[in-house]
Amino acid sequence: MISVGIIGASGYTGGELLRLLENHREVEVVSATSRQYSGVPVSRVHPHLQDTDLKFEDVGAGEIDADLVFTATPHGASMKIVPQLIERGIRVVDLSGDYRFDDTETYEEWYGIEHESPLDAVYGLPEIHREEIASADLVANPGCFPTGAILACLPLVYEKIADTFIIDSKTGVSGAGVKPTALTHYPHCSDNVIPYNVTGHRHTPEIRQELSRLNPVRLSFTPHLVPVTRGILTTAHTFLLEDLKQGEIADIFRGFYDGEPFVRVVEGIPGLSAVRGSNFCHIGCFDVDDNQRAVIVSAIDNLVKGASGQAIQNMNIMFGFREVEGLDFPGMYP
Ligand SMILES: NC(=O)C1=CN([C@@H]2O[C@H](COP(=O)(O)OP(=O)(O)OC[C@H]3O[C@@H](n4cnc5c(N)ncnc54)[C@H](OP(=O)(O)O)[C@@H]3O)[C@@H](O)[C@H]2O)C=CC1
Ligand SMILES: CC(=O)N[C@@H](CCC(=O)OP(=O)(O)O)C(=O)O
Repeated sequence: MISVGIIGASGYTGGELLRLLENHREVEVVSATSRQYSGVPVSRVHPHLQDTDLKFEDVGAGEIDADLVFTATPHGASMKIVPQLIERGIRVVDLSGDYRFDDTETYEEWYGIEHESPLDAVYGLPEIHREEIASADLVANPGCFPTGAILACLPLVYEKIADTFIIDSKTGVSGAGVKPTALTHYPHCSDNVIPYNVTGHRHTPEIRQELSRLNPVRLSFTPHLVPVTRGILTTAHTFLLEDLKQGEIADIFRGFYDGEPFVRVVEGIPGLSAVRGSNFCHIGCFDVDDNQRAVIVSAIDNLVKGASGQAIQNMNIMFGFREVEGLDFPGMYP
């Protein structure tokens, strides 16, 4: 049994960590922080969590005693919190973008802020970095779009069958966090599909970094906001470097992800509702046209495999628990 703290527990990914950890047999949540709800019962802010006695507390990184802390805080905030935890010997899974990049320059260029505390971290996509995650003190949990996009393209890159991708993703509104904005205001985003940051989204270099670990990859990434609460559906297009049929591509994906506990190669086209609430990534389609354009589709829940579920998967790997502990249940279709 380990003790766990959650900094930023009043937000959406913090709430999802609390929900998922209720069924984790190796973890006790000892601290859930919030500055605005200090002293308020967790169940008041997260109404689905009625069986916890936890109250939010406004404590900083210097006061939390735990074996591991999840920092479910915005980018820019995590870099002020994580170093103190690491100095105190507490292992950390950070859900923000602050520690995802190999080099500080790329972070500063795409996030537009100075990084005041770079640290060594392991990029927390278990399908690529499982061994390094196991011994890491700081795991940088991947972004939600990068999780779906990287998993949709990775087998083709590793098998040297493709090196250029056009990636088009549709995201649910919970990806924007608990605070409403003009983009996420109901009259604006309901009955609507809204492309945003069409060539400049900060997840572009993150996807490129991880897909280019073996061979350099060129890509374009465009997110769209759609009126659903949870989920990211990614459609990745590529012109294959080899003449392959749909069934052959599907076999490559099945072989590549064989044994992966949370990736499923599915018949037909994946849908958001099949993964909702779960840590699964469904991948499918694999259609190829006369020009050797292949289309791969992936579906994840942005708050689970795209954030808190993957963070728990990483914690399980770090502490030698069963990788699926607390996460081995299917989605909520329909
Ligand atoms: N939503 C998603 O689908 C995904 C989110 N992420 C990333 O995970 C992180 C959390 O996201 P999400 O839960 O959506 O965000 P939210 O905005 O919903 O929640 C973040 C919480 O962090 C707390 N917080 C904000 N600033 C600070 C600070 N300076 N110090 C301490 N606590 C702070 C706030 O609580 P309070 O004000 O009460 O203290 C807030 O409720 C972000 O970095 C986000 O980019 C990653 C993948 C997917
Ligand atoms: C709908 C919506 O706004 N989505 C967010 C997803 C960001 C996210 O959650 O990822 P990071 O941890 O990298 O910030 C966005 O596009 O910025």
